Amino acid sequence: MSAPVIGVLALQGDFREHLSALERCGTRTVGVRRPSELADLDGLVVPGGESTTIDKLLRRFDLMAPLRERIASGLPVYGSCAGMILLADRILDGIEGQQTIGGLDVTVRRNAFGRQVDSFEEDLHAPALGATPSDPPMRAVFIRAPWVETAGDAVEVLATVSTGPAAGRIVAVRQGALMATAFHPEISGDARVHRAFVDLVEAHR
Ligand SMILES: NC(=O)CC[C@H](N)C(=O)O
Repeated sequence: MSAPVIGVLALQGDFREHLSALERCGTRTVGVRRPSELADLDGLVVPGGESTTIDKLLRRFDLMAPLRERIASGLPVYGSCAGMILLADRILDGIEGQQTIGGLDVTVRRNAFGRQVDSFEEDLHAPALGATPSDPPMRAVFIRAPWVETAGDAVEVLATVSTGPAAGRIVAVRQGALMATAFHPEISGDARVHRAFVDLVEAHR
């Protein structure tokens, strides 16, 4: 079978880094800005950036409704940081009127780690993301990151914060064909999260 085609929502945020990370995994990639560009995708990445801005642009470019339809019919989607917020069914600390694409049965808190810590790094063990205790831990970069405050029964927790005041907080999840991380693997250069997503895409083709 030919390599899967994975789109990256390219309205705002660090979509270029995701395109490069996916190309390094051997997939074909497309920057998605129009509804017609959703048609031939085997998977989609919603990048980090600003969830409030991406929400507005999704609605302005008539992408919100078609995206919800594709997700409902099983399109694999990976959301990182703002992308995690956009995949959540419910958000806390959103702005007035903020909408999400939804699909993941989670409540996500925006900017959850507090104002003092805009950005930090942490080593995670996440066997489902290819970081087992015998592998090198996964270096996770958090930038004004959300966390998953509560998750429904169908949601599999892939990683939690292990130390500090946020210890135990959920920062990576999967439910069916949807997966999300509060951190940015496209920045740390660790290919394991993108590989796990490509595997998920392959499993749904
Ligand atoms: N790095 C990020 O994607 C930050 C997310 C941002 N705080 C938001 O609410 O969208």
